Amino acid sequence: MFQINCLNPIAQVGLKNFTDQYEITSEVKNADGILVRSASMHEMELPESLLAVARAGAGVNNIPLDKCAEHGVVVFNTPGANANGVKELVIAGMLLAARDVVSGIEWVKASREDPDIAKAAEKAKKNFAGTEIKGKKLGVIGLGAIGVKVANAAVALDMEVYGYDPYLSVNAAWSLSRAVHHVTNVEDIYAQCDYITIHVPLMDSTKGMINAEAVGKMKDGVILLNFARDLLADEEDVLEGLHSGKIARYVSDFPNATTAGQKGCIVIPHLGASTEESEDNCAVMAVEEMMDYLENGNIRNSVNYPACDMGICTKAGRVAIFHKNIANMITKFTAEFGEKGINISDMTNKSRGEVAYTMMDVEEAPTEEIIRALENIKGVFRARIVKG
Ligand SMILES: NC(=O)C1=CN([C@@H]2O[C@H](COP(=O)(O)OP(=O)(O)OC[C@H]3O[C@@H](n4cnc5c(N)ncnc54)[C@H](O)[C@@H]3O)[C@@H](O)[C@H]2O)C=CC1
Ligand SMILES: O=C(O)CCC(=O)C(=O)O
Repeated sequence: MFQINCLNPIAQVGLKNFTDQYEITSEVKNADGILVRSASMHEMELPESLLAVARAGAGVNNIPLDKCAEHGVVVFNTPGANANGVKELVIAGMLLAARDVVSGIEWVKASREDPDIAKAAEKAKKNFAGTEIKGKKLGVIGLGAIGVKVANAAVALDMEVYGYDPYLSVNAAWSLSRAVHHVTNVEDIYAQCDYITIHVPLMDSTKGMINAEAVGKMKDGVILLNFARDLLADEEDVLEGLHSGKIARYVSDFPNATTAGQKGCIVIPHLGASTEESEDNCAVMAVEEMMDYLENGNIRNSVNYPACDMGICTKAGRVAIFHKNIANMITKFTAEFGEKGINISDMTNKSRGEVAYTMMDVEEAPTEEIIRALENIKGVFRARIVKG
């Protein structure tokens, strides 16, 4: 029986796919798998029992990826599963920033006792007027699952769209409208665009990328949208930009003490992926990934281990080994089985940066003794009996 702990509420449509081999537990202590959305795991003590973490979502900055890798804990995310939800809110964000819809709604609320509200509205509305997005230039930084959808939707709304992504995947390139202008220097986006939206993951290399220098290069009156992570922007610099008039509006999906309630900031309580559809898609994908890994050792959509698929094991046993990506490891693994006269019938070895993953199907059920021997090999983080 596998124990699964949910650190955040996960949609039932996903959880109900767990078979009777699984139990949802309220305790993290003996969990084999953790399902998580935005809860931070950085300060968490990982239980010895933990084999996998599945993030029902895209961003994994709330999970200690390297620490997990060193413990042989596979971390998954659900690429693209919530991208449409975010895309729709980004478009809404642009529209909210283009006209002063938020202040207009607040005015109506404040005037609700006025019996002549309809007449008063006709006078007041000039204060909330704005511009249309048609014909405006939108810069999309990061053309992954979300960025591509935002760019294509903006093209459909007659915006002139510029896209920047130095690591653009082939899939993304295929999905992107041909009307999107391909930009190879982000500064061209800063210099030309009326709206700039950022869709990159939060990493050391992207943290604070929207800073005073970047803002200084933007057009006067630019509208900045951040539905990726607040730390991608130095928000004190963004506030400076708002005060000086360089930035007309900052639309963010991440409330914090710096931006909440500030003039010019439209801050949404992290609702990008909070749709029934996105939550369902993420939960279904996260549960599938978790089950295939726990039952078969297969790795799909991991963010800290390589992809690996050996299907369902039809032999007596299957062993998975997490190790450093260094020379001679396979020789040492096969020697352990050879010494015990166990035949290896199938084997895969995949690497990703400094770590590697080896799976072996064997013709005798593997014992705890062999697992201990494998774990004693220098460079091995963990060995696991998947079947046996
Ligand atoms: N507001 C919300 O509820 C949500 C927010 N997010 C955030 O949005 C981010 C992006 O999500 P997805 O599009 O699904 O991820 P993705 O992984 O499909 O796309 C990210 C793209 O950013 C590109 N990239 C990386 N570094 C870059 C750089 N320095 N400059 C330009 N491009 C760069 C990558 O090549 C990739 O194409 C997530 O990492 C997460 O932080 C994601 C889902 C929901
Ligand atoms: O689970 C959520 O609501 C957060 C979604 C998100 O930020 C992500 O997928 O990166």
